[in-house]
Amino acid sequence: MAVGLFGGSFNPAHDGHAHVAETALRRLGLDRVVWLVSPQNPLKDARDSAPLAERMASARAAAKLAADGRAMVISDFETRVGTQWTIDTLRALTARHPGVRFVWLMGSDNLASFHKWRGWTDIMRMMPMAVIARPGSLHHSRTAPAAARFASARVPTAQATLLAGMEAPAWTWLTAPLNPRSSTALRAARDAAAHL
Ligand SMILES: Nc1ncnc2c1ncn2[C@@H]1O[C@H](COP(=O)(O)OP(=O)(O)OP(=O)(O)O)[C@@H](O)[C@H]1O
Ligand SMILES: O=C(O)c1ccc[n+]([C@@H]2O[C@H](COP(=O)([O-])O)[C@@H](O)[C@H]2O)c1
Repeated sequence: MAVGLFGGSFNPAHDGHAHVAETALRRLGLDRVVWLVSPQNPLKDARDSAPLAERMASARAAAKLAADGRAMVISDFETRVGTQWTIDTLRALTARHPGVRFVWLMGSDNLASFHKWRGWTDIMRMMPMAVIARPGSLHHSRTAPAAARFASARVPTAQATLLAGMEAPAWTWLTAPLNPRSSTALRAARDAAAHL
């Protein structure tokens, strides 16, 4: 079984997330995409975060926007096992599910700052990764330290269906079509509406 791991704050979730999950499911030939709703992104300000239950509900609603909603699983795994750093989460998941072929999924904005994540080179060596293009971050992600450091492990997009079966490090780009949605913009619109 091949499973995409899609970590996020989902504060709130939106159709951009459904786009990422659906694109990865289809282009990588995955059986499931697990939306790992983060207790708290360690690099973000906790004061901006809605409660986990609210973000889980939001992720459930957004996952229904994906064409194959039945392949989407919304999970509070990190809260249940008490992990916050992705490296710890992936160690816990791979230890519990040795037979599953996992792929880490993220938008290209996160590739641009991936070298700031705890144990990022170990994450690259732990499981294959797919980066889904996001407007506003295309240049920065292509020139990112992580892209340069693992340039030789890059798999051509045309071979994306093979990625889940590959030994890490292995990563690929999933490009087009772009989805411009962001949680920051949705929170700003909601706050503006509240002050009308
Ligand atoms: N429109 C999008 N296109 C591609 N990737 C996206 C898009 N929106 C979110 N992502 C990716 O989804 C994952 C979870 O993102 P997150 O929940 O932080 O949403 P966000 O819109 O980036 O939130 P915020 O604006 O609060 O930072 C990240 O890997 C992010 O790169
Ligand atoms: O482990 C880290 O150092 C780390 C740093 C920043 C983000 N992450 C993870 O990246 C995923 C996307 O985060 P976000 O806030 O951009 O949705 C989510 O699973 C976070 O826990 C992880």
